[in-house]
Amino acid sequence: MAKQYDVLFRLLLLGDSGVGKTCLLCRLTDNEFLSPHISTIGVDFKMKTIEVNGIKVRIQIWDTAGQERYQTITKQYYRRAQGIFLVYDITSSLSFQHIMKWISDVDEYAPHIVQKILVGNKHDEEHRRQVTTEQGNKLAKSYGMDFLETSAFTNYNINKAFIRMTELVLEANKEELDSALPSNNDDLGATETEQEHEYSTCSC
Ligand SMILES: Nc1nc2c(ncn2[C@@H]2O[C@H](COP(=O)(O)OP(=O)(O)OP(=O)(O)O)[C@@H](O)[C@H]2O)c(=O)[nH]1
Repeated sequence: MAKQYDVLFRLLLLGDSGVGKTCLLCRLTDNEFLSPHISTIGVDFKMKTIEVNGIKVRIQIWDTAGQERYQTITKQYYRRAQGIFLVYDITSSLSFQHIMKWISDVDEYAPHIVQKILVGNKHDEEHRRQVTTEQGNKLAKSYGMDFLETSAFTNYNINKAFIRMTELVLEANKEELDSALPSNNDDLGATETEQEHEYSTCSC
């Protein structure tokens, strides 16, 4: 079967329970917003293909459970990620304070080359805001990360966040990609068969 993409990247969504990781993912892949909070159990994932700089990138996005009791499972996924979104809720200063803990976990378990973006979700809830945009900017800057505020509810900045992450991952892996594209795309990412394999390994 002809390949529908040039390269496969694995991205991860991390952050406290309830910050909106699942909703960000559902908005990106299905353009849907889920109102009730149904906590993710372990790890779930969805796929999406986007084109950036003429390269068709298939992104496999892992949505992790924010709850403490799943941390042993979710940490096993860090090492295979090329990009990680650190998500907090702008209406929860606690979720923002916990970003530091998420960053230290990433530093411990993810590859050194992993790209990180700080995301302040629930931008539509301005009247309940506890974390200013300035605070988000400052924290991201201190860790050398990009920063975006998003809303899964209004679809604000969701595509932008994923496109930016894809650009960062492409840039970080430029040397490897330059040698493989465009002459031999089959060496990149997963084949269709391998893609099926990815589906079957993410069932926890
Ligand atoms: N107003 C508003 N509510 C949101 C937004 N994103 C998510 N929510 C709500 O926040 C709650 C939690 O969203 P989830 O996406 O389930 O949160 P999560 O981070 O995946 O939570 P865990 O799976 O427990 O880690 C739900 O009630 C959502 O409807 C947003 O952008 N704006």
